[in-house]
Amino acid sequence: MDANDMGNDLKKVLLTEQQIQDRLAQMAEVIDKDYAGHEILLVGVLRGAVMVMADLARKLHTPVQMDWMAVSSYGSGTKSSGVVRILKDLDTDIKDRHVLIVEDIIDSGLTLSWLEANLRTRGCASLNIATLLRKPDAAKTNITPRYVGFDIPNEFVVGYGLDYAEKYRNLPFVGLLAPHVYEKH
Ligand SMILES: O=P(O)(O)OC[C@H]1O[C@H](OP(=O)(O)OP(=O)(O)O)[C@H](O)[C@@H]1O
Ligand SMILES: Nc1nc2[nH]cnc2c(=O)[nH]1
Ligand SMILES: [Mg+2]
Repeated sequence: MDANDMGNDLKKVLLTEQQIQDRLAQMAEVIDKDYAGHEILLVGVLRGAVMVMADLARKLHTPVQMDWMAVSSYGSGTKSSGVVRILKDLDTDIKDRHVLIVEDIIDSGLTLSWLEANLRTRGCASLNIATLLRKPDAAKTNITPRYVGFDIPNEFVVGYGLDYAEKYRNLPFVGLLAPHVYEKH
C-alpha cells in the first residue's frame, strides 16, 4: 500500500520509508555495541510494534529471541484511555534475561510506564526500551526509552504499524491523517 492508495486521506508523509530504515540501522548499531556479548530478549508490543520489530531485529547482529505482549491502552479513538489491560502476556520467563521492549510510539507514555513496571517485577537482568517514535509534547509520564528513532510533533500519525481504527498499519512510511478521516467518526 502506498500514498496513492490513500487518496486524500493522507495529509502528508512525515517520515519516508528510507528515513525509517536508515534510522533503524543507526539504532541497531548502538544496540549491538551496548549488548555485545549478551543475548537480547526482544519484547514487541502488539499490534503497533510489529513493523519495528521485523525491521530492527533483522538489522541486529546480536543474538536475539522474540516474544510479544498485547495490552489495551487505546480504543479506536485517537486519545489515550489511560487504562492498561494485558490482553496477551509473554510466553517466556524473563527472569535473568536482558529484555528490550520494542515499541512503535510513545505518546502519553501510559502504555510503557505501566508495562515497564510490570516487567520489572519479573526479575529480568536488564530492561530497556526502544521506540521508533516519541511525542515529547504529549508525555504524561517520565518514561525514558534508551533508544529513540524520532521525536515527532504531537499530531496523530499512521503507518508503519500505527493504525486508525485498525487501518493504515501496512503503509511503509509514517504519515499524518487528513482531519476529515477522523472527524467523521
Ligand atoms: O504512549 P501511549 O499514549 O500509551 O500510546 C502509545 C501506544 O498506543 C498505541 O498502541 P494501541 O494501544 O493503540 O494499540 P495497537 O498497538 O494495537 O495499535 C501505540 O502502538 C503504543 O503502544
Ligand atoms: N495510530 C496512532 N496510534 C497512537 N497511539 C498513541 N499515539 C498514536 C498516534 O499518533 N497514532
Ligand atoms: Mg501499541
